[in-house]
Amino acid sequence: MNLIEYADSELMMMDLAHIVAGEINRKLMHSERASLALPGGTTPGPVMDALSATSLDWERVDVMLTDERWVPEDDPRSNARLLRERLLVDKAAKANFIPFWSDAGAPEECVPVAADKVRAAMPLTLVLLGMGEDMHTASLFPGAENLDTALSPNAPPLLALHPPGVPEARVTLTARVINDAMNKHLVIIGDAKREALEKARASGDGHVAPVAAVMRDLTVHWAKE
Ligand SMILES: O=C(O)[C@H](O)[C@@H](O)[C@H](O)[C@H](O)COP(=O)(O)O
Repeated sequence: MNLIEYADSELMMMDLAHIVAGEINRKLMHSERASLALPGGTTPGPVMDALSATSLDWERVDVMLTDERWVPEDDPRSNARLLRERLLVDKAAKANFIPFWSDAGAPEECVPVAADKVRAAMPLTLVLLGMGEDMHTASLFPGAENLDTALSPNAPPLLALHPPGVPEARVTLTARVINDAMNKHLVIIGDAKREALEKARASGDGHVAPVAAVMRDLTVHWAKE
């Protein structure tokens, strides 16, 4: 794991967003057919804003989420909504979005169709991850009923989970897909997440600290606040 600290008072969140967007842009531009996975939540918005304005041949870029909340795309909690509002605009509007959510049924019924599209996009060119203070990443949550499957080396590309204490069902890239990516980055903000990251690194056990399962060759971007 490579840790980059943006703790300097001059390097604020926007600088981190532009630096990470620049790194993503550099990795995507050198791939004939590129594929990118971005997280949901509150952290990646500024990175998406910066990335949406970068000049890339976006038509040859497959874009997906690292995980989705199983809610309609007009729901404020939808990660697809976040992506459509913050990334798939401006120059990046031409990207090929691979949605996970579908109104065709339960997540378990819909996952196989999206999983085939993820499989076709592998190995992903770059995965950008977020992390919770409970050391979850994507929707690989501690205590989730089929976390073992999601962490196993022969996991399917995509899996539905019902994590305890999470308001909706989730669909997530599995650890195998994330670790198969050519580039892995994590963006976290604040001291509490920095402590959680160090706790995960010390643990090394993905079943207790799921982010530990994807730490090999991971570049972490940490801003103090
Ligand atoms: O759907 C999600 O919520 C994300 O994909 C999830 O893995 C997120 O990255 C972390 O929960 C951190 O979220 P924040 O950036 O909001 O702290």
